[in-house]
Amino acid sequence: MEFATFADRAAAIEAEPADLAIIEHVQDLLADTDGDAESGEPRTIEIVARFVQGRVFPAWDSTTLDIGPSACYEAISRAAGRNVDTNDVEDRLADVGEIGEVAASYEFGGQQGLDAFGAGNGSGALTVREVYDDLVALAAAEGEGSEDRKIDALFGLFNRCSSDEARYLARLVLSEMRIGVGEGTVRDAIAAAFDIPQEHVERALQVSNDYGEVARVARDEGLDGLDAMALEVGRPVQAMLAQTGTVTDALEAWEEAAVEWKYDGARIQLHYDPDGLEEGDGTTRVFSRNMEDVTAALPEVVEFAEKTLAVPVILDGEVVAVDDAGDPLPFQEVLKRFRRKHDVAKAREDVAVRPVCFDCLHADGVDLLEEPLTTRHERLEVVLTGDGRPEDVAGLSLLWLTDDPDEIESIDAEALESGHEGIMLKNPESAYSPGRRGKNWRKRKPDVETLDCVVTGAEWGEGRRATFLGTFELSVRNETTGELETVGKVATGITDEQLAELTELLEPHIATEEGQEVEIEPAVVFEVGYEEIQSSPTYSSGYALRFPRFQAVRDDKAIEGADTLERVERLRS
Ligand SMILES: Nc1ncnc2c1ncn2[C@@H]1O[C@H](COP(=O)(O)OP(=O)(O)OP(=O)(O)O)[C@@H](O)[C@H]1O
Repeated sequence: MEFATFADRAAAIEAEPADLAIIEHVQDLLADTDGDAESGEPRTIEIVARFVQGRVFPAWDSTTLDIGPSACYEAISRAAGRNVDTNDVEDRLADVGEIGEVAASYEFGGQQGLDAFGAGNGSGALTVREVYDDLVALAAAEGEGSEDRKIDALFGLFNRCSSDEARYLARLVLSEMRIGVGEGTVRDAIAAAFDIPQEHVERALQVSNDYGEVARVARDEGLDGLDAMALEVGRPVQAMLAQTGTVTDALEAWEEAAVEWKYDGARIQLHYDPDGLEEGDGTTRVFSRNMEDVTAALPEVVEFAEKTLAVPVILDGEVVAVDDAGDPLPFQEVLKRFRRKHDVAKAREDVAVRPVCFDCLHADGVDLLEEPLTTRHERLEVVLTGDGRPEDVAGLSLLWLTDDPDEIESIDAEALESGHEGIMLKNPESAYSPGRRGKNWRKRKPDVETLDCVVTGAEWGEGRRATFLGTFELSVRNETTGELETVGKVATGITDEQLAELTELLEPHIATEEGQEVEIEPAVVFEVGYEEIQSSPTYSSGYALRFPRFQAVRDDKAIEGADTLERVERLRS
């Protein structure tokens, strides 16, 4: 296919406001590569399916052209002739605001001095394949003088472009295609062009992460070919994402919830094959949530994989920074390690990381995306532990199945106490949906409101906390009666250090003691967050705070400044 044809089609798509008509245009574009006489890899349809989305490489491939705007402006100015310099390109860009328009405003062609490396050597009409091949070569240029060679190659391409071709070449190079074609458009166009039910195209896209390959397989091998596409160990899959949600909603939606700790680190996808991966050397690749290859930055994850795993797998998880005792450090610490390219060994001495895996997408030749979460988690346990007990295994995120809000509350409290971010709630029956932010994974909604409550009671702790007060009873003011009414108890969100301080603060106000329980004279106000307010016969206010968390002591507030029952009622509605 000539690049001019592609540019014409792109212009028609850009001029089209209606989504359905855009899909039809893309459908025709893909169908018109049918019977393409050109040979070579990748096939033209693959290149076209990517170019139309403004991509040169498939989504799973972290290769980039590594061409900045100024290099592109220089290539354009050189191809535009002796009287044009980059200032002129930048001035026009400031006027029109879009590089495609600027590139299309010049006359190209006939410039001399083309380098041996670049499209300048071609003759006749520029083809889609030539553009692709040159961009691939350009992406591979590295080392001394590579920037100049990239500019030369790009100059060679622009020099062969008509105005319309230049418009889309410039946008392609700077990843600014913006003709209204999104991933859904290409998915629907593939389905329509080759008469394949959309969900089969969708599945093939999920496993391959490659619109080009899916378009080619749909055209050349049809439905059976698409259905046979599978995950490839070494090629990243898009990560499944979470929505915010409450425990109450989760338990209403599902019979039981799968509860996991929410680790405060960076998402990783771990690919491992003991016999070596096809792409590149070695057994292990680690990808970020954006499918960047971060293997070199995280040697601990590679060591973990090589020590623990025995069969080919794709695992989903989080990498967490840890201190010498293995306890989690804040998220900022992991960032010091995550994309680091230099001095990794030194950085590792400063901040250690460890992986925690919570999902298994593929194990030993079997794709698990469509299996329920509980099955995937069982496979995860087996690949990580062999026959060991899950509790003993480093790198495995535990999963609790429960329909009991109190149990969830104690898992949440334990997660926070262990230094993690909180909990994730997942639908135990749900499949793994790459790239989706659906309701099947929910992160507990952050507290939106806080209440200032009077502390009216407490319990002495147990074990190493026996000398501290914990589990504080909270009350609000009933303005009509002048009484304090209980609304809940808070034991979560308090560090050991704070427990000591709170004990010191409250001990002088202890009115009565019975066993571990103490009654406290109203004197201290706590600010607490909560997930929601429910009606409850347990407390005298008639309401209970669900998942209360300690935020702070409001030592600036007297009892009269604490919140009222009326406010609780208002917040509930
Ligand atoms: N057990 C777990 N299951 C799933 N994700 C977890 C788990 N523990 C930690 N995470 C992390 O939590 C993230 C989802 O939470 P959150 O939505 O807050 O992430 P984010 O990247 O900050 O924001 P967003 O996904 O909304 O852009 C996951 O992408 C993952 O990195």
